[in-house]
Amino acid sequence: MVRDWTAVMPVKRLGAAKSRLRGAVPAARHRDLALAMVRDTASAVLATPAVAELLVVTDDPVAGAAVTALGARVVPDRPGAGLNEAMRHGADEVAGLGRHRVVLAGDLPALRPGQLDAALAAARPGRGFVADAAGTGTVLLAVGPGEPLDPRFGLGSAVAHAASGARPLDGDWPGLRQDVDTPADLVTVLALGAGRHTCELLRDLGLEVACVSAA
Ligand SMILES: Nc1nc2c(ncn2[C@@H]2O[C@H](COP(=O)(O)OP(=O)(O)OP(=O)(O)O)[C@@H](O)[C@H]2O)c(=O)[nH]1
Ligand SMILES: C=C(OP(=O)(O)O)C(=O)O
Repeated sequence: MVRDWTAVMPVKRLGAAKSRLRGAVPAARHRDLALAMVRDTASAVLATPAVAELLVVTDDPVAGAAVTALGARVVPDRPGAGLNEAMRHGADEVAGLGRHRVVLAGDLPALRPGQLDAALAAARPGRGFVADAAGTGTVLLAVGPGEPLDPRFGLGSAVAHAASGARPLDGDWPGLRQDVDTPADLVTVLALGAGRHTCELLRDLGLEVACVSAA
């Protein structure tokens, strides 16, 4: 297996992150939950055989320190103009390496390395995306070396990415597709199984959840 992908993951400041998820856990643990999901997503990405490097775009010092400890590199959230700009910035930062690049959300606590590896294999050649479990959003956008990322994340992004010429990637990747935006998404993750950090936090709150290892 050749490690010829660079992954880019944007992470919002934890205090502002996951606003639609508020109420799923007690308010005092909301940040911890957002951070646990970031850690689990980063761990799974770093354990993916095809991934050579993970770049995290964030201004959050706690999230930055956590992913650095896992082996990721951190750059500031520039130009500070939202998700797509943060993704573009991260992708531009690593463009010179000449590798394939993938940007993905930091709220995928059920992500398994094998699923990401399979999606990356399906993504080449060219520009492709993986729709979220609902089919309307996007969890991942991948491009070949030198290709513009042209990210169109946001409401209805699956249609927007397809309309921009990106190829929808088909595959049975439930952990990859399951982003956690709402309390209902978190309930789905209880059944799918979460990575260690999210799992420990949810168990600490008395919830029954399967724990899956990142490897
Ligand atoms: N660096 C950076 N990351 C962002 C920004 N907006 C969203 N993200 C990240 O992008 C990924 C997907 O974003 P969303 O699902 O919309 O997350 P969110 O904005 O925290 O959630 P809501 O507040 O519920 O909209 C998550 O990893 C977020 O942390 C941003 O402006 N800058
Ligand atoms: C950013 C997206 O959506 P959400 O905020 O719902 O994860 C998206 O799916 O492009």
